Amino acid sequence: MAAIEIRNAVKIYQDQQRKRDLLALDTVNLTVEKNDFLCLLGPSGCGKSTLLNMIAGFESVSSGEILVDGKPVTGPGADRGMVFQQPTLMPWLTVWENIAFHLKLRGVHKAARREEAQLYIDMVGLTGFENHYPNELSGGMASRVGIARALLLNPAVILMDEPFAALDAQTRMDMQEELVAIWQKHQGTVVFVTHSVEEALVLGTKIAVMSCRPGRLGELIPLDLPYPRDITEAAFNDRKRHILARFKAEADKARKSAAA
Ligand SMILES: Nc1ncnc2c1ncn2[C@@H]1O[C@H](COP(=O)(O)OP(=O)(O)OP(=O)(O)O)[C@@H](O)[C@H]1O
Repeated sequence: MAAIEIRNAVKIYQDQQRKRDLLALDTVNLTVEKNDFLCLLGPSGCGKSTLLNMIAGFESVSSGEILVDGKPVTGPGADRGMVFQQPTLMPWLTVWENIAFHLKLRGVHKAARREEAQLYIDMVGLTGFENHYPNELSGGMASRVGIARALLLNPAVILMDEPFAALDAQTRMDMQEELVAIWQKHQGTVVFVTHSVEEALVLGTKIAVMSCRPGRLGELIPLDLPYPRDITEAAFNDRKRHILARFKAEADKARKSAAA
């Protein structure tokens, strides 16, 4: 059974300001297989976050349906973990307490929470920072806390909305490499939103290129390059040329429709 199935999903927002409906996603069909690392790539405003939020259950579909592990999505659930661009950590809690916060909500005792958190702290490379507070962390470290917090719930599906967009170039590359290593170790299905062609190529087993608004899904491109990916390799650059051409066509359309 597929991890995620999106069938004829349409999203219409009510644009309160302009008193009209806005068709954000138009008849999206997509199957994400178990253990896929799918990158959703598309120009700004094409509906990537909307699609991710619908899978997460934060947004409803206007029509169509989304199934996760064969069950229709009716709201958020522990089978789906979300990682945002800003990890929104609780400033009064330490790294380990932030990571294990959901366990506290479930009534798990402190010693057990601490032990469980350590597994994920080690996995994301935060060993030694367990008792730091969020204001003592760099952007990359805060991002790791967000990832560890999502992994701790052991969700079947991890949804990531541009989690590295605010990081500097070197930290971003380090985080990409670590994320692939974590995913390979941890297993599970990842849907990762980005508007960086290179990021999608470094990370994904598949790339879905979205068209400009109303968002539609174009080609689903499988990537069979071995990890860790070498961005200077000829095969990498062949794929990059192909995806850039598709992406640029969509971004040009998006700019024209925004200017119209
Ligand atoms: N709550 C909302 N109400 C009304 N319109 C919305 C709402 N959320 C998003 N939109 C509109 O839906 C479209 C898709 O937005 P979305 O944020 O999903 O795009 P995106 O591809 O993730 O963009 P970006 O890459 O810039 O984050 C945009 O035109 C946006 O203005």
